[in-house]
Amino acid sequence: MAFGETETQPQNQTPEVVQAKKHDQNDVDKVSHFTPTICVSDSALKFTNVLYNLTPAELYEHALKYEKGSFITSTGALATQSGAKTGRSPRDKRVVKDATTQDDLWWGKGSPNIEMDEHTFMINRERAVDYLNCLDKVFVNDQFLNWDSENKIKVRIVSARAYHSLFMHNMCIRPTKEELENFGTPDFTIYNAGKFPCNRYTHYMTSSTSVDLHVARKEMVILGTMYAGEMKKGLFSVMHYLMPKRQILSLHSGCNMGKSGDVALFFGLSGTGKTTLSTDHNRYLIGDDEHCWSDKGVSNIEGGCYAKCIDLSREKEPDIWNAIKFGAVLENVAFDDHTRLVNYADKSVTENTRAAYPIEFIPNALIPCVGPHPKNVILLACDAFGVLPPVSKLNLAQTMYHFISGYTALVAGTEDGIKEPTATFSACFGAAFLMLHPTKYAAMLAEKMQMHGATGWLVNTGWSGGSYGSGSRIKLAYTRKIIDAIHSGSLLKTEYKKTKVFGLEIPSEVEGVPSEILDPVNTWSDKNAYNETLMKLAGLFKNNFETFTNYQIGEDNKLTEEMLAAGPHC
Ligand SMILES: Nc1ncnc2c1ncn2[C@@H]1O[C@H](COP(=O)(O)OP(=O)(O)O)[C@@H](O)[C@H]1O
Ligand SMILES: C=C(OP(=O)(O)O)C(=O)O
Ligand SMILES: [Ca+2]
Ligand SMILES: [Mn+2]
Repeated sequence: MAFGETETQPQNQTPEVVQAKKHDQNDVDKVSHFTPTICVSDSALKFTNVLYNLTPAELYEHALKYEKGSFITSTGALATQSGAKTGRSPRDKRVVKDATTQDDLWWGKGSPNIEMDEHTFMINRERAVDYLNCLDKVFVNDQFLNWDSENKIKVRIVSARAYHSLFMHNMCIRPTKEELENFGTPDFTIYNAGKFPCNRYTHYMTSSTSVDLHVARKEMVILGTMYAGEMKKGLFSVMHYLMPKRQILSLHSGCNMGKSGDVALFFGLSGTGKTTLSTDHNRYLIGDDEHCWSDKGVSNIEGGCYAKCIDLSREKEPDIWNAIKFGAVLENVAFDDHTRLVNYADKSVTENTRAAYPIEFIPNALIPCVGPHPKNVILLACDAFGVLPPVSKLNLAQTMYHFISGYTALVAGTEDGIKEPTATFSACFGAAFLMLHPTKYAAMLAEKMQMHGATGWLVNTGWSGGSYGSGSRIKLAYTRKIIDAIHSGSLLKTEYKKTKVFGLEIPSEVEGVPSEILDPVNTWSDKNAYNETLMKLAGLFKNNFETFTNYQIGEDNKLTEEMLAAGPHC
């Protein structure tokens, strides 16, 4: 049977999969296959060679043999190129608006869900499926999402490249042999046509890239991009729909647990430190990026981590460094032709170089990746304006205000000299992946934090001593000390003072961190510039929050009022 047949069979019926045979030198490409049957689209009649849940070793062989730009690095990782796209394409993401989604989903201003109709989805779907069926072989991964065994989601990923299959092997939860034999019908399927573009004459298409989600069909189609993160984050969007329906909160956060069972969540936009700070030698890693918070506690959605590797150093991030070994996928990095030593400082392909590795490559990963209810909720912002304190303690209303704001400010192009930092506000620290209105997730978070007595913190992993250009990024070692003091509870015991404008509670001391940096005003030589920058940022926060002032958070009007008052005053 070919892929993507629907009319003659129930949706998502499991194809007949013939398991891998014993190794035969002349038969490496034919380890498993689907049995062809009559179907509707004549192009789908073609017999396709399906490479089903191959192992890393087999995927390495396919990548090295057939995929240009694939190499083994000196530490054994598979270095590969994602092509023209080296990051996600949020403006090319579409969601089918139909009876299932029109009332439920977040549409309109600020929403990542750009609508598309069913017919257009089917055109793109057929385009992807036809392309995949025309290939000599396709890769199929059957895997799981969510370590919470009662809320596990079965996913199937159909892709054109060994790189994509290995990436998902690492990023999703890997089934055991028995689980695979009894896999049954997937709950969700991705058809990833990779480099094959959408047709620009198709309605709604604005470029050659299209990432299309159909909730009712439980399908996603990817055309015109080989950036692998698109699959990982596409499934995250799906979880942001499915989990809240079960009263489970989905979170764009890292998560780890101390030896005494204290769990911390790390929220933050890309590049703010979720992966770096959740990977902590003194604590158990639950996950670096996507979690669920249910009545039972937290669970990782994924089976692997996806670390940024720009300027990666063995000294500062030994666990991530050591995870980049045989089995890990290294995207878009540069390396020496002969020694195959990776140069992590090289940005020639992109600044967004990445490593994807199974979570058990981190020595203190907690398997299964589940933990009790969080004790600390840490909001990470990389403030390139340099005015937010390195750490502040938040009350519940402030936590909600900053969670909904989802602020960070990174510097756009670090190579071309000094540039203005640009503020980004992304609701729930991950608007790009939200399916429902941000206030739905915020209400769930407030309820859970209240019920379990979690403390909120705002940690600035960005600039100190001035904005980008005059100040410098807070040392990772200091941020780690701050995080240690949060985990240990010592930061609850120190004295606090309230800042002007943002009304943030800042501690007078943190062990291992110079006290003068705790109030950013001390670190700026030009106090007028500090005040101006502070007011400017406060204005940006107020402006952004206007969209949310008409919404209530949960049943409690009191919290909504407190939250509206919890922002900056200027
Ligand atoms: N003070 C700091 N705190 C956290 N990360 C820092 C700090 N200074 C520099 N960094 C760097 O910033 C990047 C954070 O990226 P990452 O942890 O991958 O973010 P995320 O997982 O949130 O996308 C890493 O490359 C890290 O080395
Ligand atoms: C993979 C991604 O996540 P992050 O940068 O948060 O690690 C992404 O946003 O594409
Ligand atoms: Ca990350
Ligand atoms: Mn992330």
